Amino acid sequence: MIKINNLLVKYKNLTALEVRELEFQDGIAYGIVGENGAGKTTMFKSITNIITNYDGEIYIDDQLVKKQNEVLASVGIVLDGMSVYADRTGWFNIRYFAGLRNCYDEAYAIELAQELDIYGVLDKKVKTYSYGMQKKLILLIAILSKPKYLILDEPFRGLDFETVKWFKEYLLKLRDTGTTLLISSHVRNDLETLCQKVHVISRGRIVDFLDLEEESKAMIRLIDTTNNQRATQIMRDMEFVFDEKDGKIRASIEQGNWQEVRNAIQAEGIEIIELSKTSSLDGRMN
Ligand SMILES: Nc1ncnc2c1ncn2[C@@H]1O[C@H](COP(=O)(O)OP(=O)(O)OP(=O)(O)O)[C@@H](O)[C@H]1O
Repeated sequence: MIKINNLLVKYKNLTALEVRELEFQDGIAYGIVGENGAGKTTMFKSITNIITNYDGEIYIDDQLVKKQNEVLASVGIVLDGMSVYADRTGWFNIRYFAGLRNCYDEAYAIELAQELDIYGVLDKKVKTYSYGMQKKLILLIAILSKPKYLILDEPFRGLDFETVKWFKEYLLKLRDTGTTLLISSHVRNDLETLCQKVHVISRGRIVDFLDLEEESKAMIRLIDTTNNQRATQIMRDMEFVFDEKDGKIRASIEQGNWQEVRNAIQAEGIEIIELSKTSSLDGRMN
């Protein structure tokens, strides 16, 4: 578990982050959202000792990060704009950073490089890589150690569609096998796909907490069909609660039950012309 107590991070006179109490439980994927400059990166840097001149305490697995920094061997981090040795090859960087963590596994590095489609360039100097290729290399280095905690600051920015897809699936696998994920993103879909819980930061303070997992169990849907009168009758017969808004049906139907409702509606030749979910992330993304 990662635990933050009375954290205060300042850059000269600017209070960048002030968090009284915050915990990240093991095996959960957390989203961190907030406007530009809210303090997300500052929080990630503090957790990983990139910033150390702060007040307060940060514990990882009950170890005080500032004092027992060896606990950071269990943390992988990818910050947007992070760099590696540009004058050296991809392979040099992989071996160097994995060596620092004592986790070099060549077969796994090759497997990941092939999945990320950068295997062919690993013998070239990093300065010849595109932005996306450099980011993939940094990702590879972060996940090579199979960290217990993986911290990702805007991980998908600058990656192509196929890589984002692969990476999201990979993260879901990690999540399901117990890795704790902390992901900052400005893209709502990224958070909804990956995260179970979301902390909202604004001007350096945690201002909200959303439990997306709980919410998806009681997802509010806006539905419009070619025959709303009959569709609502079907839903009433199935004992679902609904009301009507702007001529559309608004119902709370769990993901697991939605297929059944859809089938019953479509079985009568009624078409669903609009279906949208409303989420508490609405209006909170920047
Ligand atoms: N090295 C620095 N020196 C001075 N001020 C800084 C420094 N790094 C960040 N800040 C300031 O601290 C505040 C928090 O910045 P931070 O990078 O943590 O925000 P963020 O939420 O990650 O933003 P973004 O979404 O733009 O990445 C901002 O006001 C920023 O200008």
